Amino acid sequence: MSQGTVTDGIYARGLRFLGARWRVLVRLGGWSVLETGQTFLTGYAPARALDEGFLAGRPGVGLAWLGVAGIGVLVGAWGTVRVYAAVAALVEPLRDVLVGRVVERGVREADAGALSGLTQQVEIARDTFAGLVMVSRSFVFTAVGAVAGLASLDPLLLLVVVPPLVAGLGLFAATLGPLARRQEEFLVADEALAEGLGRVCPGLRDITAAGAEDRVAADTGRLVDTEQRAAYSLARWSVLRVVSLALGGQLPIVLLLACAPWLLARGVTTGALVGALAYVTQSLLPALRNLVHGLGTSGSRLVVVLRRLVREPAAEPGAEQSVVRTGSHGANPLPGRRPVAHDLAVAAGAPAESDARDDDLTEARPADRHAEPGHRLAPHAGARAADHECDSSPTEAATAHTPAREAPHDPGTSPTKADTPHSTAPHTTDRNSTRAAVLSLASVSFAYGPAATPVVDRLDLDLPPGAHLAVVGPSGIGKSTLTALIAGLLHPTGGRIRLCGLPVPSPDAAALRVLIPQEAYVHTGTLAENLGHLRPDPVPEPELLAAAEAVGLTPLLEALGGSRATVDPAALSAGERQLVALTRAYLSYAPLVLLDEATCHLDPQAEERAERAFASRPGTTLVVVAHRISSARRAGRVLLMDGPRTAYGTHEELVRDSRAYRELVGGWTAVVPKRSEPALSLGDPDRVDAVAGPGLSGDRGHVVAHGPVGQAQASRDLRDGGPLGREG
Ligand SMILES: Nc1ncnc2c1ncn2[C@@H]1O[C@H](COP(=O)(O)OP(=O)(O)OP(=O)(O)O)[C@@H](O)[C@H]1O
Repeated sequence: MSQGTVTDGIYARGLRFLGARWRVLVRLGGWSVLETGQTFLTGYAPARALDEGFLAGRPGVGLAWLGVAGIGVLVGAWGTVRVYAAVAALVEPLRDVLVGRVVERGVREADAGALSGLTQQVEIARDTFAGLVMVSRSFVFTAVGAVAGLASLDPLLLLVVVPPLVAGLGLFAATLGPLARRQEEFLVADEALAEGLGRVCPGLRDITAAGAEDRVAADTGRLVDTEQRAAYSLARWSVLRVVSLALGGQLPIVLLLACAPWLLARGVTTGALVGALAYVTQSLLPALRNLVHGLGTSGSRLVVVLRRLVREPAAEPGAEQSVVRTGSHGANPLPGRRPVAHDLAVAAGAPAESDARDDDLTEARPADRHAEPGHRLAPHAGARAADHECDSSPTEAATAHTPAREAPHDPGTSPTKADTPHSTAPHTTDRNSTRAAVLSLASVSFAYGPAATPVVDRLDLDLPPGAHLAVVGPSGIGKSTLTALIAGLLHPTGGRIRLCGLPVPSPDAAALRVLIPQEAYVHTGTLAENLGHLRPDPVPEPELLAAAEAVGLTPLLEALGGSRATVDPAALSAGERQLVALTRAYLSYAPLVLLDEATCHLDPQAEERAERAFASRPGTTLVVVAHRISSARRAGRVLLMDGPRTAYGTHEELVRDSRAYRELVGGWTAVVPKRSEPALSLGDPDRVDAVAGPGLSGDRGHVVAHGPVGQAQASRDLRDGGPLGREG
């Protein structure tokens, strides 16, 4: 059902509603006559007081007419009281009808959130309707009273007052439709922004933890821009409303004054002139002002609210795009909408907590919860198996993974793509792989602006389940950009990315990966809360301890006093924060783990331990932006990003075949005596680290560490210029 059809339906129902209450309307009209009867006296009594009283030398008569005007005010006040009662008799039934519909819908859909939100909308509709009745009724009766008064004083006065009044009303009527549309656009944009902020604010932790700030800021910025455009458009049309008010209410005053000599010359008395001015300034102008402001704003708001209240949920799915402000951020007044936490979790890369509540995951969750540490089911195992291609049952996951050291060539060893000086599109597919790729990039390009040089240019990449990829390259070449693309935080400008067969970016794909950026995020709270942040279910203590042990967090955990100890993020060193973030990612259910220099503050041993933990994590495909040669050597595959010299292969293959890679590892050609020597001649990691070049530096100042606390001390000492030596 289109929006226009719904609106037409509202008008038709509105007329039926009023038709059924014609007696109330007649009563309302009667009391309105009494209320606005004083309008007639507003001008007529002063005119007579002047002409027949004060100017005729009979002040008693003048005072008597003024007394009549005073009585008119009292009678009018009584009429106003009765008018309110009649308006209530009209408005309350509307409220009852709407409440009935809302309760019926709330019960039918068993949605308490929707019920409370819609009940609030009913109150808005009731108040707005009452205001509209008052304003429009008041204008009609005031205008009739004033025109009748002008005619009785002198018909010539009508010639001066009525034409601009009609012109102003005409202009106002012409702007009513467009204004209502703009008003509605503004309301919808305002509510969308409110809902967006309501969704973002409670999830700031998640957003920061997942490094999704830029994307969330961009999305929110779009909402702000939309509201700003709607506000400007509304403001432009509102100017016409002011013009119509000036035309219909203020121009008659000017004309009466300017035409005074002409009117007096044609027999209009001084009193009649004063009476005419009283009609315009005391009655017509205020009534017109109320009409213009009241009908222009409240009318469109009423239509918007009514449309939402009367629509059939299933009949108008498109209406779900229109959000309703409920006053409580996060409430979900519209049936059929996902709870707001869902989008947030997705934006943050968390395993979509609300998916579990919304979808069919409730069946799978107990299995997840009771899984043994080290044998965790991958996310959505079973429950979402049909949704994506990641077959991540524990058995498959275990066999899929091949730790790099034990089996340097992962399943599906790729052919080396050595330096490709004439191609910017290396094919990095594991052609020997017989299994479906977990991660697949097909001709992916990305540039930060329409005229900017692409940071990623037609890149192909297929990773089988359990693969461990190191991404290396000079600083600023695009490694973080690539991980952001894979994480779905950036949209490719060309090509396509799929994760477990799901398109990236997409909410479902976002639930299958976790990205740990360089700056690890730790929030105030217990260590357990920090570690379980990406888990939709409580993490059992044994699993938590096993994860801490695997990643290398145990010393910090013990130093803090266990998982229930409160963490002060500012008191942790950068390396300790990284260990917390890594353990958090380890505990998540994401089958794809992206570490973007997430271990840069760890010493080589701690880094190795953490990376091996992820490499051994069942069902895990690991992508590491490496900043040490040792990290690249551990990975089964290496992607060298270097613009036109981008290459892909094992570490050994790249060392053998890629000049750019050798340059990157720092003066490699000078170190390796013969090309035919096996790659193991690289020797121990420290030796290579010592000669590592930019982008693969193993020498970033974090050189002393025996666990996180020691590393923290070393980092501080280094910052303070302390005399720390290098230890193996
Ligand atoms: N938001 C952005 N807007 C415009 N350009 C950007 C933006 N982010 C990154 N860039 C540019 O894109 C290029 C790639 O940056 P990226 O951070 O991906 O490189 P990197 O290889 O991860 O670098 P590093 O190793 O120093 O972290 C750089 O030239 C950088 O200046």
